[in-house]
Order: sequence, then C-alpha cells, then structure tokens
Amino acid sequence: MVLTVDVGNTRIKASVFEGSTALENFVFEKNELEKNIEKILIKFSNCSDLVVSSVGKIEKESFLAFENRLKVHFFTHEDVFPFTNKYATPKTLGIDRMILASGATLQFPKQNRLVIDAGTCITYDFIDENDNYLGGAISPGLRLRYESLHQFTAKLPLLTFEEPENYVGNSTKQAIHSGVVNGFVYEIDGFIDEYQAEFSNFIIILTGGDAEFLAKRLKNTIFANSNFLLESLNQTFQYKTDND
Ligand SMILES: Nc1ncnc2c1ncn2[C@@H]1O[C@H](COP(=O)(O)OP(=O)(O)O)[C@@H](O)[C@H]1O
Ligand SMILES: CC(C)(COP(=O)(O)O)[C@@H](O)C(=O)NCCC(=O)O
Ligand SMILES: [K+]
Repeated sequence: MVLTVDVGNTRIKASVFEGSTALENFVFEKNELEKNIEKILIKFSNCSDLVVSSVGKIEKESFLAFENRLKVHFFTHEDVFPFTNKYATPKTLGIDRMILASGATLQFPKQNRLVIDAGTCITYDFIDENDNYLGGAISPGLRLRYESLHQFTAKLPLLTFEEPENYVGNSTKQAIHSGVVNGFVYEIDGFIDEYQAEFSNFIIILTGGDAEFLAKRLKNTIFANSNFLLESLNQTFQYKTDND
C-alpha cells in the first residue's frame, strides 16, 4: 500500500492506494499534518511507502518523522518523469504541475493533453502528443479572487462563493459574485477555445478543489477527476520504481 500526500497552498489531500485503487481519501489543514498521517498509518498499517508532492510551506522535515515506519519519497525536479520538460525555467516549475503532467502522460498516452487544476491558483499544463511538456498558465483560483478583491481595496467586503443571480450584478455583492464566478468560468472556457484553435484534438483533464463546481458550468466537454493529482502521484511513483 502507498500513502500519497499532496500539499497545496490551501489544504493537504491524501489517499491510500492498493495498486491503482484508491482505498480512502483524506483532506486536512497544514497544522494537522502529523496527527492525520499518524491516524492514517494506524488504520492502514500495511502502507510501505509515503509519497509526497508539496508546493506548500511544509517542508521535507515534517515527513521525515515517519521514516522509521515506512519509506518516504519526496518528489523533486531530480526525479525521472515520463515527459520532456520544455519549460524555459524547469527548476521553478511547480512539482504539483510536474506530477499532473506525468499522470496525464501515463494515463492518456500519445495524445495532446491539457490539465487544468482549479486549486488555490488555476494552473494550466499542456503536454503534446510527443510527450513534450510545453507549459501553460497560472492565474488566481476562485477563493483567491474573492480574497484579493477584499484585501486590496478599501470598500469591498470579503464574500464566500455564491452562485451569481445574473451576469448583471445589481448590488455590490451580486457584482462581486458575477465578476468572480462568471470571470472564473469564462477564463477557463476562453483558454480551452484558444488551445482548441491551435491543437484540434486533445483531452482535457480538470481537477482541484473547484473541479466539481466547474464541471457543470463549462461549455467545453472535459474529464473531471478531483483525485487526479493523487492518482498521478501514485502512478508516477510506480513509474519511478519501474525505471530506477
Ligand atoms: N473546505 C474548503 N476549504 C478551502 N477551499 C475549498 C473548500 N472546499 C472547496 N474549496 C475550493 O477549493 C479551492 C482550493 O482547492 P485545493 O485543490 O484544495 O487547493 P490547493 O491544492 O492549492 O491546496 C479554493 O479555491 C476553494 O474555492
Ligand atoms: C502555481 C502554484 C502556486 C499552484 O499551487 P496550488 O494552486 O496547487 O496550491 C504552484 O504550482 C507553484 O508554486 N508553481 C511554481 C511556479 C511554476 O509552476 O512555474
Ligand atoms: K493549482
């Protein structure tokens, strides 16, 4: 059994895999990392490996406490990945984006692939049919949009997600909901249209905390899988084991 852990900028997600089957998924806050890993390892005492992707503030050391119980693998840019990295600054590419690109390459071989991860940030990652990772885009995620409107203005309240009543927001609150939620959806549809114009044939994988919400609203057909990053971590770890 493999325990996969994804440290994002908002939350930590974890999943226990037996082969390619996810047995159970967990979500928790950063300050509860060790307590939760402890609990998971009590329940799934057969875990032999702990596999981590982290772009958050939590560093390797937090996981090393478990080294006497199982093998700990912290993914870095030095690992082997199944794609060719064409990013101009490969060392600054988020490890979460590398894992997503890797999962897309392994799960959907030899085709153009666009991965959209709607988390703290929305990240777009494109891997072409020759397994070249080309790059993509980074923009603010849903909650970050609400928070930044409040944080960087004097008059805008801090709101949490609500379905906008209309495109024409008729109050401050409705104007914010319309701007944030509709803007979020338009952006993603707009990007997909842009890719479609250049690469006629490609698969779109949508993941992240806002994937379910988005799946119902995008005009483009997509493959939504909230667990895609953790599945990709598990697959990339298998790939690493096979290629080491
Ligand atoms: N309970 C929750 N706490 C925080 N964000 C949530 C929650 N449920 C859904 N979300 C949405 O998920 C997004 C964060 O997604 P997530 O994939 O957890 O981020 P990250 O991987 O960057 O930590 C936020 O933009 C927010 O809109
Ligand atoms: C863009 C990100 C902040 C996204 O983080 P997330 O929304 O998954 O928490 C992360 O992938 C990152 O720190 N990237 C480094 C810059 C880059 O990928 O080019
Ligand atoms: K993201």
